[in-house]
Amino acid sequence: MDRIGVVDTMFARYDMGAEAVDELRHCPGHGTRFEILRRTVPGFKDLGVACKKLIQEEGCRIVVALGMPGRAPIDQVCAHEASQGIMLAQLLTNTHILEVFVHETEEEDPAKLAAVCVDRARKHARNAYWLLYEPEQLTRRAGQGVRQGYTDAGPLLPPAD
Ligand SMILES: Cc1nc2c(=O)[nH]c(=O)nc-2n(C[C@H](O)[C@H](O)[C@H](O)CO)c1C
Repeated sequence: MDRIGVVDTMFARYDMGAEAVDELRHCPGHGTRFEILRRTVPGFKDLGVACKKLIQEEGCRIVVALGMPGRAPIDQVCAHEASQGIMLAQLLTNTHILEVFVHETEEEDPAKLAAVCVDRARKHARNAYWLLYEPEQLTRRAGQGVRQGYTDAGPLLPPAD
């Protein structure tokens, strides 16, 4: 059975890992075609190695990595470092790791930020499933201004008749 990884952090102020797991549970083939492995680490700079371990030691075919950069300038610097680590883990393992970061500075209202967390986590969990099993779902959306966390921006031009 294939394995899809979900890694999240204690630092985040919303349980994005649970949202990603629940979304994957509702994808066709959960429990028969694929199973979900979930890990939680202290913060987003620990995501890279956790994802690489899931891929190389547990055989995950794709991983969703969820984190939250805090408000302080140092948090934004660390977010860049964390992203570099995740990109390196992808290249070293030749395996997709979808980075799902929700920055605390994206919304002032906690309820609105929580909604961004849910939307972005679920949409990227679905993207991970599609990348593995239904890649045509992404191709058909190419250039359509698809967004996670907020409503789609849509294409620049209206569709040609
Ligand atoms: C400054 C800082 N900011 C964040 C953050 O905004 N979000 C986050 O998830 N983690 C942060 N951390 C902690 C690191 O990611 C990591 O957990 C520790 O350095 C231990 O490896 C640190 C150290």
